[in-house]
Amino acid sequence: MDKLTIDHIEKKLLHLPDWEYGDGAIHAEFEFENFKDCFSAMSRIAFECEALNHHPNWSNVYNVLTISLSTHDANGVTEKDFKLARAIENIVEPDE
Ligand SMILES: C[C@H](O)[C@H](O)[C@H]1CNC2=NC(N)=NC(=O)C2=N1
Repeated sequence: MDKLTIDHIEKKLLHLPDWEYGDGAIHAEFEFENFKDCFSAMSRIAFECEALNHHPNWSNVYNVLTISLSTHDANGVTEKDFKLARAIENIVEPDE
């Protein structure tokens, strides 16, 4: 899949206000009530990653989940990252 240009990425990010571009990836940080809610969201995201065969770089500290998405094969950001970012938004912020 083709790597997107920075202009294209910034345009697509207008629809994903929790996300920003930097260092060849898109990044977001989500805060939950507690560890249980955070880890529950991570489990749901993990199933989505398997379904899409696309996987995040992420870390968790108690109730905070930090996610970076890039496509290793393309050495940058592709449509696959946006597809996963939208799926993550639907899990984490279902009403928005
Ligand atoms: C073999 C398999 O399709 C690849 O390794 C997939 C798996 N998950 C992946 N995830 C991400 N973020 N980037 C990839 O290039 C990628 N490649």
